[in-house]
Amino acid sequence: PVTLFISDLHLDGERPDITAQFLEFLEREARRAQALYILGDLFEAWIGDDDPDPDKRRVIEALRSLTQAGVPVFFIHGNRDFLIGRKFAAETGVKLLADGTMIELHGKRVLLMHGDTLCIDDPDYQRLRRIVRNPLVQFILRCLSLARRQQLAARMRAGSKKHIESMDRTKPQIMDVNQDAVRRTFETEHADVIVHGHTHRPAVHEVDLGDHVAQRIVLGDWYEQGSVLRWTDQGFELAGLRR
Ligand SMILES: O=C(CCCCNC(=O)Nc1ccc(S(=O)(=O)N2CCN(c3cc(Cl)cc(C(F)(F)F)c3)CC2)cc1)NO
Ligand SMILES: [Mn+2]
Repeated sequence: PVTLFISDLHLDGERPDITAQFLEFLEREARRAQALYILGDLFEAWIGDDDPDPDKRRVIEALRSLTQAGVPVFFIHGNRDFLIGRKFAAETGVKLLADGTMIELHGKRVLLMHGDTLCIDDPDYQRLRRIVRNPLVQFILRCLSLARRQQLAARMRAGSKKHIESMDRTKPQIMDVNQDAVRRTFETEHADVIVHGHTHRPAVHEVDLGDHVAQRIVLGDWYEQGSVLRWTDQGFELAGLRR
């Protein structure tokens, strides 16, 4: 039996081929899995569970069909789809997990995160995150009309594009995790493995903690092709999915 992990699909109406690839993944490989974990940024944008966007509706239908077929699906919020809420969970049967959820997998303590909280070298982003994760701010936003939220989303997406483009190209590491934050997380959580996405730099990193070596697995984005972490009792593999 295999447990599957994906993240950073950034599903968007502008890239229908990736949505098609994801729907096929749900129909085929995911149907045979023991569980599917989606570690954030499933969608490029999410302005409320009441969004009638037909692409989002199709994805919701496909997720519900998978959970109804008996495959448990878990979701951790990303920095894009952090407004996914109870209605989405009810409509899809997907279970929402907190960022930093520990699971036991084949005898290992595996910590699941989106990964943006490890990027502490980007103060602007951490400030934005504190604001939009504030329940009061989210409540106020939810009171706005859908049209108003769509307007805000367009502005925020433009803003974050500028933010990323303004990133000094000579300091790409700012868009990556901070190694001290990674070590501190391993130690405080006593994790054997951390699995996260967000940085779009798929890899398996050995992290030397002094008395033992831990592993940090970074999931790949789905911009060019799908990417999935497959974990069985024989071990794990991080693989690309052919188009
Ligand atoms: O990698 C890095 C940095 C990575 C880039 C970080 N940027 C990034 O994620 N941007 C971003 C994320 C989501 C969207 S959105 O379209 O889905 N949508 C916009 C409006 N949203 C909102 C919610 C709330 Cl509660 C409150 C407001 C308010 F009031 F502020 F307007 C707006 C809901 C979400 C648009 C852009 N660092 O390391
Ligand atoms: Mn992300």
